Amino acid sequence: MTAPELVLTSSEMRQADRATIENGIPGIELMRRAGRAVADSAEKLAAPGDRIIVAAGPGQNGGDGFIAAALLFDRGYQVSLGLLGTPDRLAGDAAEAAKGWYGKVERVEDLSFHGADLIIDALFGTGLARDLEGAARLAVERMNASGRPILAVDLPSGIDGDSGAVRGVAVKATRTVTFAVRKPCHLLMPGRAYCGPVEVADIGIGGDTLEAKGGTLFANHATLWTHALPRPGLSSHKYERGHTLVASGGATRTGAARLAARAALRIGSGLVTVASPPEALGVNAAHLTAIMLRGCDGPEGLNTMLQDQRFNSLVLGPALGIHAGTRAMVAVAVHARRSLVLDADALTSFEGLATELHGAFRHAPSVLTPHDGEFNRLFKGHPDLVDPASKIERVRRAAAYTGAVVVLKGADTVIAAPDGRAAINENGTPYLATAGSGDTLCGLIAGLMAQGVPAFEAACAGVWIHAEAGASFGPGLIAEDLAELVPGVLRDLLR
Ligand SMILES: NC(=O)C1=CN([C@@H]2O[C@H](COP(=O)(O)OP(=O)(O)OC[C@H]3O[C@@H](n4cnc5c(N)ncnc54)[C@H](OP(=O)(O)O)[C@@H]3O)[C@@H](O)[C@H]2O)[C@H](O)CC1
Ligand SMILES: [K+]
Repeated sequence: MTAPELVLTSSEMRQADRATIENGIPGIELMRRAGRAVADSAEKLAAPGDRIIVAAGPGQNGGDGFIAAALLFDRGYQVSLGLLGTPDRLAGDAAEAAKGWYGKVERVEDLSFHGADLIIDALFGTGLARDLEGAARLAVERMNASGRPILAVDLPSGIDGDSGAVRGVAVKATRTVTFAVRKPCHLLMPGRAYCGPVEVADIGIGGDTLEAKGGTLFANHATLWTHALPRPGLSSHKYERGHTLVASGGATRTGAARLAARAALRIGSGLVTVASPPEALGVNAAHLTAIMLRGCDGPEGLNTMLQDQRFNSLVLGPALGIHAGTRAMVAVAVHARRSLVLDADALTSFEGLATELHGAFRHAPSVLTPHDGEFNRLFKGHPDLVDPASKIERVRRAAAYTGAVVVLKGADTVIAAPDGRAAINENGTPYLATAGSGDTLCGLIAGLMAQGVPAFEAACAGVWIHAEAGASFGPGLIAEDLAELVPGVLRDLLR
């Protein structure tokens, strides 16, 4: 089976570099391999004899640029190189690499990018430390304005390696070649949109080293959770496949719960019941067939229902209303220690009251699925959770704080567990931004947990399957379609 794809932060990558060097591969050799990978990648974007301009920065990213420039010259390209800063500022491996470039070292300010068939952006990589200003900013602006293809070395200069944020201005790359593994900025927005296709070059940093220095952050692909997906055997009984309970809103707010319920059924929950306020029983009854229906009056009604241990997974939140009654239902669910997915109104009902959720979910598998607005409302007044620039850091901290797996939804949904594991999703589609889409996601996650899938794997699988279903439909997608597309996605996964 293919291993999950590790993603390493800048500091983890530095540690992996250092460990590799200590194990006997000199730093300059790593840089030569990196530079060769850049030259190989450049050849895919350039025709023989083309004019290639390398913009090199003052650190090791620039060093990679020097190596690539020398190799491409040897391979018959017309190569010019411009340096940001003066050659005497180059140090260590970058200074060594510069010695291998026998051409002129121009000032980056003096380069004219318009004449290039290809620009190689080797200004900054993982060492970017602050916003771009002055000559650095101007160089990036001129590269972008040239309209010429740009190959970014490691990452587009101006993008923060860990958060994917634009530090003032950033190179809009045609393609990016990175080393050993992808970094968070290759998956997180807006960084991802600046990279173009990302090529990962093997420069000889071992899998064990990467695992030892990273090991907790992943790209969210099937390799991360396919082992945990339920595969019913011939003798499986519906009662062994779990029973998901979805709480419905009042008479005019029932659709969200039914969307979640249908998704739970489609993902394989053996039984699904909608718990409906008495006044909404009629409207729910008119729309349900395979899904069961029970009257349930507020927190006390929920408490009574949960005396039945067969309800092993719950969805609370979609269209439930923002008020104390919803908070009380959450308290009942937490007390009952069932698998739990909280979304929408169940999260917003705790606006300004996040301290009530401190550690609340550590006793049972629980998943919170806020979008940015809900996340910020929920954790208002907790700058340690809301302020970090990196989305991964915010979600990890929220998971540690609450004891739940947290899914922060968006174009780059991040899923994090209280134990620090995190995954970045990248198969999303803008068509998923449609009414009821989030309700469907809750149902998928709860339906997986009903079948015994652990919370982190259920959340990661739910997010990926939801996105894959949406992408397979494309334009015109509405939430009702999503659950119906799940069987096709599952069929491919379980093949
Ligand atoms: N990952 C690997 O296995 C390998 C990676 N390599 C390459 O090395 C870079 C990282 O190199 P590093 O030297 O740590 O960092 P950078 O080259 O990205 O940048 C550091 C220099 O840039 C200056 N700096 C930082 N921010 C700014 C800014 N906003 N404006 C101007 N100058 C800036 C910084 O100067 P200071 O003043 O902050 O000290 C540094 O001079 C990695 O990305 C790979 O490309 C190796 O080749 C080996 C293998
Ligand atoms: K770069």
